[in-house]
Amino acid sequence: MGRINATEISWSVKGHQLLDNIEMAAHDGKVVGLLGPNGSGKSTLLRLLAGLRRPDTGTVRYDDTSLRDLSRRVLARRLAVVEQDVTAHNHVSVRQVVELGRTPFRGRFDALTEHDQRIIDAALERVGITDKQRQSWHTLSGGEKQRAQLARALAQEPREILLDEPTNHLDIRYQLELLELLGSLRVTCVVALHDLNLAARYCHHVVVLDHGQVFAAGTPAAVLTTELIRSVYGVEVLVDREPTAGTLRITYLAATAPRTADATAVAG
Ligand SMILES: Nc1ncnc2c1ncn2[C@@H]1O[C@H](COP(=O)(O)OP(=O)(O)OP(=O)(O)O)[C@@H](O)[C@H]1O
Repeated sequence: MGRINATEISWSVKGHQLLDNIEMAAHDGKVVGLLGPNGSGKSTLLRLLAGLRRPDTGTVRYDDTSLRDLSRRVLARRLAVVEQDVTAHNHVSVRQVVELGRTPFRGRFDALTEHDQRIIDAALERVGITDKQRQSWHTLSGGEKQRAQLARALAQEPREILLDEPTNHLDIRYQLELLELLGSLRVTCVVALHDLNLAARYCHHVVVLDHGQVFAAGTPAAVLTTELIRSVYGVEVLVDREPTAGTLRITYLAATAPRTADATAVAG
């Protein structure tokens, strides 16, 4: 179970500051939810955490090592990334996509070992697509592709996983299963989510971004208040507890005001 630490992260493009002095941490196999309206900077922050962009200022650390000192291959042996846009894989089977998860552990021309195959079998099984593994990637539904991407991530046997809206194509059952799975993995997860009820129920900790800044961070119960949701999302809500399980419940009542975030959005 790894530890991700981001300190004083700022990033701008074409003179527009998209992330401003971000501080966040994820550790001990906990699920950290990255929340915030469209354009608030969630995907941008995930890309910086993944080392796909270099921050202008600040440092991302995995355990005690700065991302700058980790080669791509060494990072790929511990960090899995599940991106929002499902990657196009042409002329390959679902299993071959999941096999990609073993790439960081293999020499360029090495065949998959029995150990690799067992890990791939387990990953396919875990996301419920074993029966689809021989199918061509492009024939999968959106949700099946998303689950296959998660299987690829699991095949990496990561210590940390970054996921960008992993539930957006999933039906309700798979949304719940995916978040339950993340919580059970003993892998530190940072997951960008739009559904505040899923965040309330499954995240140990949430970080709310607004206009590229951390607006609030803490437990879902401490952060997801009517006041915060009104000021960040411009939505009037009722927050209470579901009577049987006692989980935090957010009922959306009405949009109150147009979001001002759009005014700061940067084209292109
Ligand atoms: N390379 C770039 N050039 C210009 N603007 C960018 C670039 N990357 C991101 N942006 C802008 O930065 C802002 C944050 O984008 P980002 O995708 O991180 O938001 P998000 O919180 O993930 O949004 P969503 O919920 O819609 O997925 C947006 O306004 C976006 O248009």
